[in-house]
Amino acid sequence: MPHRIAAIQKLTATEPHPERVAMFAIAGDSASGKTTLTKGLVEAIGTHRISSFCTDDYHRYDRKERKNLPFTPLNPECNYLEIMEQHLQLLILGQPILKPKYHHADGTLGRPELFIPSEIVIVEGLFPLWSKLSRATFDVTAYLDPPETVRRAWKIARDTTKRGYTTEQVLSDLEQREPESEKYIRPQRAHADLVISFAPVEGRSSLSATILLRPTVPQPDLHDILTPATRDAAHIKLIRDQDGKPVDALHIHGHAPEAASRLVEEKLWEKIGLGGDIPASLGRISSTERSAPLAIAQLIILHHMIHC
Ligand SMILES: Nc1ncnc2c1ncn2[C@@H]1O[C@H](COP(=O)(O)OP(=O)(O)OP(=O)(O)O)[C@@H](O)[C@H]1O
Ligand SMILES: O=C(CO)[C@H](O)[C@H](O)COP(=O)(O)O
Repeated sequence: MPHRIAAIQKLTATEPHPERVAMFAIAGDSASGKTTLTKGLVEAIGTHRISSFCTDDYHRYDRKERKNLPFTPLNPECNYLEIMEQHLQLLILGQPILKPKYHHADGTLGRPELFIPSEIVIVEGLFPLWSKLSRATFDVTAYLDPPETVRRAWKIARDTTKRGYTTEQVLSDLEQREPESEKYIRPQRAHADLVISFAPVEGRSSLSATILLRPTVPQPDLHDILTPATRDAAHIKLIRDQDGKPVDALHIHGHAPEAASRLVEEKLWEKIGLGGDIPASLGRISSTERSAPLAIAQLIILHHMIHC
């Protein structure tokens, strides 16, 4: 047996292509904004450099089958997480995977899809930071953490227009999911290098963003960006994290004058060093809505992706 393993290792020892895959996780509960954030990044840099997929593809059961089961998609038992872990290990080595496929539009499982990693891979979904093994495959990790009121509103609007649910069904689903969200999804927050929360500040309807820049990875140096000229758009302060440890919190105002937010975006884009203009996809929520705090959060992530 050992000689067979050695023979296989010799036969499969090819140079990985691309040479090094930078792996990023974007975790969070349903409708916390993971796909919106990821889509803007992929479009900004292009699929030749960034590829992404969603861990919802590892659902074990389709929507119809789930109706008769005692758990929700937020339960590990409802997902092939061991296969997800195997795939993450292959991707980090630059190897292709044949990934399952889940269709949100109608809740069905589709044909498997070939996924060939590009130089940067984003894995977004409910479970990327689920286990020690899955976490070990990522260079940088983020957790999206909007307040429940915001997430519920986003989920109702999205699921009733794009996933075929009624408002009553979404509300009942949210209630059923709560214990599993607490047990399996929210603990992943503790394992993220960046914790991003889009939320309104008191008395304002626009959404601001707060990004915890945890010292678990080198964070971008922002001292030349957060100057008096950008004070109305963003500032940083030291706060206490959930575990009581001090952490830098970057606050990006949703109600800032456009010129000040734009300056932060331009300075970050320059620091990233890709040249050209800031891609129009950054900050895009829909074909008619743009959010400067979202664009700035995406630029912070992009800085990690290009410089990790
Ligand atoms: N930063 C944002 N600002 C305003 N609205 C947002 C933002 N991010 C997402 N949304 C809204 O929330 C909805 C849900 O977001 P999205 O589909 O990205 O969540 P998700 O975390 O990928 O969800 P799921 O895990 O259920 O697929 C979107 O349709 C969009 O309208
Ligand atoms: O928690 C979710 C993450 O997107 C979804 O609700 C889950 O993937 C099941 O999908 P759907 O009911 O939309 O088909």
